[in-house]
Amino acid sequence: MVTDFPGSSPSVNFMKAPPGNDLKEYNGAWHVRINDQWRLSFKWGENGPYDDIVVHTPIRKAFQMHTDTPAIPSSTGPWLHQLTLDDLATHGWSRQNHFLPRELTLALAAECRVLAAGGALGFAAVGRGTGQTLRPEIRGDRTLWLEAGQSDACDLYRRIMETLRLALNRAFFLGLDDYESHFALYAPGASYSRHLDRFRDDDLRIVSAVIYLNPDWLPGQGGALRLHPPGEPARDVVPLGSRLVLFMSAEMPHEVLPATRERLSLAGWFRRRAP
Ligand SMILES: O=C(O)CCC(=O)C(=O)O
Ligand SMILES: [Fe+2]
Repeated sequence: MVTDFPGSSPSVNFMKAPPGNDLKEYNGAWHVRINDQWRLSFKWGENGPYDDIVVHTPIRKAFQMHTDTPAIPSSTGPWLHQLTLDDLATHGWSRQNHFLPRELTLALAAECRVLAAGGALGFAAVGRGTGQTLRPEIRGDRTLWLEAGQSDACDLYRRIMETLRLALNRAFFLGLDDYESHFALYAPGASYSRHLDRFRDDDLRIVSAVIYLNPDWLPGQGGALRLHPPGEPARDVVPLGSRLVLFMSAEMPHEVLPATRERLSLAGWFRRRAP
């Protein structure tokens, strides 16, 4: 596993491996080799890469994880606690801290930031089909759907979510058939108004899963996920890095409150098979 992430700030060190990345620091910026033709140049601060980021595609190589064979999580390991499943069954939602290893959270956050800086994330629309519109006052995040093979970090995340899918099916016979997910970046002040994750014309989404990629979030910085469990008081969940929140997509109204700083997450949905 990666061990070179001292302290609470993300470190650029994970990009040292594999050696082909050829990570170098000069002229006040970091540089990695992407292939024979292109390099990626960026600055690195407390929260990861920033500023003057020149992204030449493909950027996949920059995000290869620091392991030859990323750990394959065991569904009986620390990845999912029985308590998390019990809470989901009893309350319709659950929260688990440290769901992702810290180094994976940092790698995913760095990837999300670089992709955003390169313009790969787009404003998310509200509505369905031809009725889709951009309404930043309702939904202000920028997103990018994940694809298989995008990076080692994303692939490991997808494998972890696959173990979660199997665990949910084993526990609740939900018939969950696949998982779709996207990076989401909320700029300071951006929010997502109260909504359900299930659409009137598409009831395939069964369980929503959000994982936060903000290693050092403080409650005073806002950005909570506010859940509105029916018949109960609202519950705020701070978007702290590596934390998993699960809830039943059709039954849990929720909203994202504005934050004073950038807020990163991976939002996803376990879906049943289309009839
Ligand atoms: O980021 C969150 O906390 C929730 C995001 C959300 O509700 C969504 O993308 O549908
Ligand atoms: Fe949602």
